[in-house]
Amino acid sequence: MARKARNARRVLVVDDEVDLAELLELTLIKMGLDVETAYCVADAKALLGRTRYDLVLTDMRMPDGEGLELVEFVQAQRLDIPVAVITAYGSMQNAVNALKAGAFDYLAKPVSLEQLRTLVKSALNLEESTSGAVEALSGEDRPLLGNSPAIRQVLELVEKLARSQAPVYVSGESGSGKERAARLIHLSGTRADKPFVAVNCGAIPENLMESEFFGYRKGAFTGAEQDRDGFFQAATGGTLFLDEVADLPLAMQVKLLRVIQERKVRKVGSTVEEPVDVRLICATHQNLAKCVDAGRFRQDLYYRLNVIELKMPPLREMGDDIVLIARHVLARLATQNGQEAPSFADDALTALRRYAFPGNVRELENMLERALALSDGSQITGDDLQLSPHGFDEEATGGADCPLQDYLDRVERGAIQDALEKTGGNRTQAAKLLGVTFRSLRYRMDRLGLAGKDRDD
Ligand SMILES: Nc1ncnc2c1ncn2[C@@H]1O[C@H](COP(=O)(O)OP(=O)(O)OP(=O)(O)O)[C@@H](O)[C@H]1O
Repeated sequence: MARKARNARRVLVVDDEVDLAELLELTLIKMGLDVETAYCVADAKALLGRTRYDLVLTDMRMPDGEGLELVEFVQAQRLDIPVAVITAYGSMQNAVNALKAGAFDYLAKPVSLEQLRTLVKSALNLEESTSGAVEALSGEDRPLLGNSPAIRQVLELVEKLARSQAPVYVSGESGSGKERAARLIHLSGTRADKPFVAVNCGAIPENLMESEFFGYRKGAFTGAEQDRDGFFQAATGGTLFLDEVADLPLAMQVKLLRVIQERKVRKVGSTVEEPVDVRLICATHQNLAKCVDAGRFRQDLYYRLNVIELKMPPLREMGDDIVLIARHVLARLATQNGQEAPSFADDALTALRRYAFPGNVRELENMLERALALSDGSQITGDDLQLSPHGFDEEATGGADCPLQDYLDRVERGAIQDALEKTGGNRTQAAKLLGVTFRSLRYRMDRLGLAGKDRDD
């Protein structure tokens, strides 16, 4: 076909407004791309069924339906083509809906040709940069360790998120790997070779916030001796990670909302706005929806930032990953100290599995650093871990955050893991040890997310 001969990438433009369709076509052709145009949803679907495209660019409102239908069609048919939608000015609702449905990105009317070119380049870059990227970042290099169903689910969503430009809200307890997840989305996507800028919103004094975020012009205030870029400029082309976003003061929330809507920032002391091309990922260990209810976080901003939520599981729900991560961290710490990694004594492994880890992986890391210092160098014992009794008792049994079922699950999980450890992973023998039938053990393992450990039964 013509596309193969010329080796050009092929874009499908879907728009019933002939003038806009032409403008898009011309811009794309100038970029060296092959372009086909459909003027309604039905024609677009027919073309998608016949030809392989590298990108679909669709208007939202068409005579016979919505551009959103095409986003859904491409998803349902698993066509694996990025779809970008063009929304009416001020219609953020449509943009958010499209992103939630799996659109790659959106452009607001009037379409800025500069933004169009950035979007197209980024979408066409997608194939090379993301296929299997999360898997490729394996072993030591993968920022999120673990094989449990909980972490597998996270990795699957990360892979999907890496293929879109949608804002992501990463939720989860303190120390559960929210920043690591944000980095992984960045590293697996089209922006990987551009900066990842992480900002702790709670650590910036309120009076400096605007200039830190947006930069300033020389003379904007006393001490502003030269122009300076802010976080948004520093993250150009890349990702801006706003950690502890719930700590942003309300006045700053309004400014951030404007930047998201307009995709432009203005430096303090400047009269001109500059376009920004930054993907936003934010996180907080607080419950952001509750902050909205309490009037501390603007609902409209929450809605823009929380287009897609990635929930990080607490370590206590990651089953055998606790031991896997512990071994990995211990090996790293030992290498840093220039020593051989000690092993874990049985009582240490049992304790690690039963502990609730309110501080998640960060707590595990701190605990192991201390244990390494206390240990005899060859083995880490349960005593070396110095686990707080609160991690087993009060937190495990009491309080609305940890209901009885969680506690019972943890005890059950610990007992099963111990039995499997003792029997070298043999489920038939482990069931005998536990005094339950094989079927009952299998059911319990499935329920607790411990499946996939069968070795020899
Ligand atoms: N799945 C994981 N595999 C390996 N290391 C992890 C994992 N999850 C978290 N960590 C480690 O735990 C520590 C805390 O991770 P991170 O800073 O991403 O957590 P966070 O949820 O952003 O914390 P906070 O809420 O305090 O900002 C880091 O040192 C990170 O290396």
